[in-house]
Amino acid sequence: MKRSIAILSGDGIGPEVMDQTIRIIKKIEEKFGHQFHLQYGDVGGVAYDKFEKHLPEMTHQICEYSDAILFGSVGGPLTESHLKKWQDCEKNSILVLRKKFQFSTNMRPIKVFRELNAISPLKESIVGANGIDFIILRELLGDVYTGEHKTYIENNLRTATDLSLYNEKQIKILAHHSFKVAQKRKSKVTSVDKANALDTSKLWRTIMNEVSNQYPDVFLEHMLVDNCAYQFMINPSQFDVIVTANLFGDILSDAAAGLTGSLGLIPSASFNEQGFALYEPSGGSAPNIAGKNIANPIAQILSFVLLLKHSFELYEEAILIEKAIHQTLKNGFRTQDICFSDNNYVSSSKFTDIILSFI
Ligand SMILES: NC(=O)c1ccc[n+]([C@@H]2O[C@H](COP(=O)([O-])OP(=O)(O)OC[C@H]3O[C@@H](n4cnc5c(N)ncnc54)[C@H](O)[C@@H]3O)[C@@H](O)[C@H]2O)c1
Ligand SMILES: CC(C)[C@H](C(=O)O)[C@@H](O)C(=O)O
Ligand SMILES: [Mg+2]
Repeated sequence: MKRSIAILSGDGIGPEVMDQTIRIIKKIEEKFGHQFHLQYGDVGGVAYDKFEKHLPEMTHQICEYSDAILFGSVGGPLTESHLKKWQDCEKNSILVLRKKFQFSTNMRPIKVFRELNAISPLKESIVGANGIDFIILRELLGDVYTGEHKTYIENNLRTATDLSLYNEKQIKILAHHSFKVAQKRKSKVTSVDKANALDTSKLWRTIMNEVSNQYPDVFLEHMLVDNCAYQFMINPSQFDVIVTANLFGDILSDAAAGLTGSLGLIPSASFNEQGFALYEPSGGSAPNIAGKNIANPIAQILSFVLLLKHSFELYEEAILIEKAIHQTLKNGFRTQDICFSDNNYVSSSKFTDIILSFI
């Protein structure tokens, strides 16, 4: 069976880490006799500079005819002359893709690699014997991201509003997802909100409580978002599954990635209700390190691992890649972001060479 994957590398470090991931994909094809049909589409700054569009129709079609999407990252138009037009958020291709394919649930696994315990900014005594291993489930179609955005003049003052909106259906999808994921883990869900101030959060809490009645085997707790950020620093191993709204999830997932030592380690998966999914690193296009062959390819490679597991159910292949990454780290190889010494790291491509040697 030929499985097709839409490959949207984007811009910044996107194409660099995607190139390394494609080497891994080819190796898996060779080793297991699979054929993956890779269909390449321009997106983000690269597409904008060619077509003045962040998501050209052709790229959209490639996604529609694929079994899964592997996304790199997008940072915006590459050329200075186009930067002004970048102000319009609606044109951000990842937001458009999420809306078009109704990707409602985003999953970001936060795990400190045992080989990289020392690079966590937290002391060993805080990380604790249990380590850090939790999942953030972030709602992806509501909140201030998709409510009405407006910039206008009022009382002679430049003014802007972003409407935050949730309905019960959107929250129920996340609620069910979180309890089901928790059932396969440690059966604990922490629902994070700001119910002491926001109506959307009050509704979120009510729906979480209602849905929890269907999952008596899972423990549900509620936590305010400011406290959650604090708990990340003082007791991160208490978490199993965190479920939260769009904006809180965006911010908390970068903060949680920091616990592991680098955003370059954290993959993500976004699902719609039909099970179609987009896989991408949790971080962005990292313009500060782009073009230097130093970006950590792990987040992109692990995004492919999530694709193998969740879209293709190819577990043996996925586990082999995970083991190869562990082996590479165990042997002391590091990219710059996870390296203590300034000159003791290998390039992105060299790091992938080593991973490939263990597959
Ligand atoms: N899904 C996406 O495509 C996506 C996600 C987040 C941000 N962005 C965009 O990316 C651009 C840059 O945003 P930013 O700088 O705030 O966030 P960023 O995530 O791009 O970078 C934050 C920090 O993490 C580091 N980092 C990220 N990925 C890394 C990797 N693989 N290896 C090593 N270090 C890595 C960067 O060097 C930087 O120091 C913005 O235009 C933003 O909108 C896109
Ligand atoms: C690029 C940006 C719009 C996006 C978001 O806020 O969702 C990113 O930060 C992410 O975490 O996927
Ligand atoms: Mg983000």
